[in-house]
Amino acid sequence: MATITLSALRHSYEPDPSRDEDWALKRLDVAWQDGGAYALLGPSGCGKTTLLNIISGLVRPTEGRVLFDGRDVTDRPPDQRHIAQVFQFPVIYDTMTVRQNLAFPLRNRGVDAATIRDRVEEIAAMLELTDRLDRRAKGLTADGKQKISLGRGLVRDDVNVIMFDEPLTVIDPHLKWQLRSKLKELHQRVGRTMIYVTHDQTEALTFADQVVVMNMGQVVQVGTPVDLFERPRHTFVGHFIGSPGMNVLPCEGLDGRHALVGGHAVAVANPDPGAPARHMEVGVRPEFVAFAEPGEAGGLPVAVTRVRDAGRYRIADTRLNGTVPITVLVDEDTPIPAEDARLVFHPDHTRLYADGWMVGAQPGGAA
Ligand SMILES: Nc1ncnc2c1ncn2[C@@H]1O[C@H](COP(=O)(O)OP(=O)(O)OP(=O)(O)O)[C@@H](O)[C@H]1O
Repeated sequence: MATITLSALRHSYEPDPSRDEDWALKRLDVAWQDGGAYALLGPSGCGKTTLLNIISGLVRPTEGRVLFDGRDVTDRPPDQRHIAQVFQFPVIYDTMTVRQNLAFPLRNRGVDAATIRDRVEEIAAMLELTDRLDRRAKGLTADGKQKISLGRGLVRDDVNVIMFDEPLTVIDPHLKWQLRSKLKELHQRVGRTMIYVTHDQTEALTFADQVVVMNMGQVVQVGTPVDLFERPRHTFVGHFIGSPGMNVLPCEGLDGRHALVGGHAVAVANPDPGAPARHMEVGVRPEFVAFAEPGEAGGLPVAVTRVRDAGRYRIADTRLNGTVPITVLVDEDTPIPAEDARLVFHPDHTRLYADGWMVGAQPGGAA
């Protein structure tokens, strides 16, 4: 196990990067603690694989250093970094039994037969593979094969980090949640440093204690699932995490502690505009928007355009001034006004964003 530090990292696939967009990975500084569960989350092309390959040693960063427990491994090849990887497609030996597959990494390292037997049986029990140990791996379903890939990382005791690259891609949807919970449980049992790469927020938020959200080569926030939900540092995080995502509303200016949205004053938790910004917005999650009670003063007048049933709650789509969409989450028992609807925002969860960044937050920093 190891603490992984990425220091002043930047990477470009261009021979002579000069423009901002030449960098597949923009400047990154993070320290991942020994034994932590981390996720790299972001849309396709945001740089997740590039970052994973830099950690595993397949790609050498254009700038910066990779440190394992303070030791500089930037110039070390993958086989000297002691990393176990679980890819989208299970990497196993089909003709071997499950037992032989799990034993393989230990046999390669010259571990004695009794230790191999004990270790393989221990890991098989954790993965619920004991009853299949002497079957050929070929006959297993995709989730069984993926467990073998994972088990081959877990049997080794020289592994610094286990990295998962979209590991549930080929798993049947109804088995995904089972394997997802299994991974979380395994992390808690073995306490290894694990990094999980995905574009799926549910997978990232279920697995990780800390999620690194990336967009266009940049880390936009590092935080716990609660941080990302309650204090999105960038409008991208607000959009990308949550279902439906955060409302991002154009802001015309400030009036004391209030932001002006569609000509109406809205209380925000962070009214200081800081440095002058080209583009101001107000962000509020649908969970923190409500319809004003009939006698309640104020609120933004809206028209309700659609109501969708989402099980335990409903999602109401509304429009302010006929143009600005605002989504509201409404409990099953709360009435939705048919006319004269007005919206009130929870002031502690309504924030000002300047050029995409939450006012008062440093770009990319930990929450
Ligand atoms: N070998 C390469 N040569 C040139 N450009 C590359 C190479 N690999 C990736 N890129 C570019 O770097 C950027 C980041 O790609 P990367 O594969 O790291 O993203 P990703 O988030 O893993 O995407 P996906 O989820 O689709 O795999 C993209 O613009 C991509 O086109």
